[in-house]
Amino acid sequence: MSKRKKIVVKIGSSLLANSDKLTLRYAFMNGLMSDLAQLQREGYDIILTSSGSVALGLNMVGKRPEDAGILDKQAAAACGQPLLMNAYRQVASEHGMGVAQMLVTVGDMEERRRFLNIKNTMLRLFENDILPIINENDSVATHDLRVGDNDRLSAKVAQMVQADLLVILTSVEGLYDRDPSDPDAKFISEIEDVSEHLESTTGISALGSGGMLTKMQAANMAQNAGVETIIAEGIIERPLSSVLKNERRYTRCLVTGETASPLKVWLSNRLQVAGTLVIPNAVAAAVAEGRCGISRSDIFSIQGDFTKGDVLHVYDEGGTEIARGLTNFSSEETMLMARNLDTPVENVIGYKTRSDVIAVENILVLRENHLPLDAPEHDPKFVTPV
Ligand SMILES: Nc1ncnc2c1ncn2[C@@H]1O[C@H](COP(=O)(O)OP(=O)(O)O)[C@@H](O)[C@H]1O
Ligand SMILES: N[C@@H](CCC(=O)OP(=O)(O)O)C(=O)O
Repeated sequence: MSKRKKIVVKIGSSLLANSDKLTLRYAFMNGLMSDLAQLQREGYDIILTSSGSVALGLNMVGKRPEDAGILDKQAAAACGQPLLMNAYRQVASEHGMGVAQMLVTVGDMEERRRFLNIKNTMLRLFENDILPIINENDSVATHDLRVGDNDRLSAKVAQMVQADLLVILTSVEGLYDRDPSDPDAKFISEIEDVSEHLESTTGISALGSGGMLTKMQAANMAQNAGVETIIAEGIIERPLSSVLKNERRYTRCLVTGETASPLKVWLSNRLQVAGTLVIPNAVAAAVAEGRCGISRSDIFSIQGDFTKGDVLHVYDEGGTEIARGLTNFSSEETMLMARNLDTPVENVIGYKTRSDVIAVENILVLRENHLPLDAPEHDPKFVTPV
């Protein structure tokens, strides 16, 4: 793999579109492309995760940001994405740089083969000094299958290419201890544990979708992948190199702890839940220490329709997510096996196989600094098996 430094840069909607007219902020795009082209010449491989398709497409569907519903936004994204890419292509070519578009959904990032394919495409683009510009494919992604914000999407991209740095450029200088519209808000220049800052991150700009909350979640995902995150203001002159050269203030989210293997990082940063298992606290403690996998007799309840090879989220009885792992069985098979503990597995499911539902080597124990998903809701289809 190339020794060039890899940087993933995320650009928020408010940097690319005027909030009143919903038209392109050409000066920002020009400053950005000039800076990236120079950094590319200096030896950086850069990936851009760019928002802006919805904001730039709203005029075409006759809507304002505050009254657009999800279908309006999906239609606006379909209109705005070609406008956005056309602008990037023209401006980048003025600075001698080629660009490529990659539109992805959460399913693309979380299905292992598609994930690896996206990564290989990006690495091939780097070989030709082409700037990959990524956005979520908003007009095809359904509510359940959306990342929903480009902050977390950019963290997934950073994890995918094992980036050296993730830089999130936005409308404020970085994280404050409360909404920066409060005159007493204090700037925070360095963070280790993002969970300490979740309470202070409500409020979004007129065009933004996730606010600081999804930036904190993204920083946490990047931390788990061993990637440092910088949150900085998207200024017009040298928006990225001024950060890399430490010329202005920003918020730095440090990497703490050891980085897991790429497969385990991929497991830890999933947003899509195929299914969940709830296990007794005693077993959960053993799983958390890496002492065992999960067998059919360990299951309190099963939720979701999953198939062999899907990633399951494992909760203890108190609703704390303790681990994730690849299941050896479908939800129907797991249910049958758990309901018929006295019958050999092969007689229950009709073929001979190992009986671990999740093998110990396919389990990722979630570290304390991981931001968990919410506890699963009760699913009437799959209840306690015994
Ligand atoms: N604690 C905080 N620190 C910094 N910004 C905050 C905080 N809480 C809320 N915000 C708001 O988050 C906004 C940035 O998020 P967002 O609007 O989603 O931007 P983007 O479009 O760049 O993703 C800022 O406009 C800011 O007002
Ligand atoms: N995919 C959407 C962007 C969603 C999003 O994360 O927006 P933002 O919070 O402005 O970065 C778009 O292109 O408009």
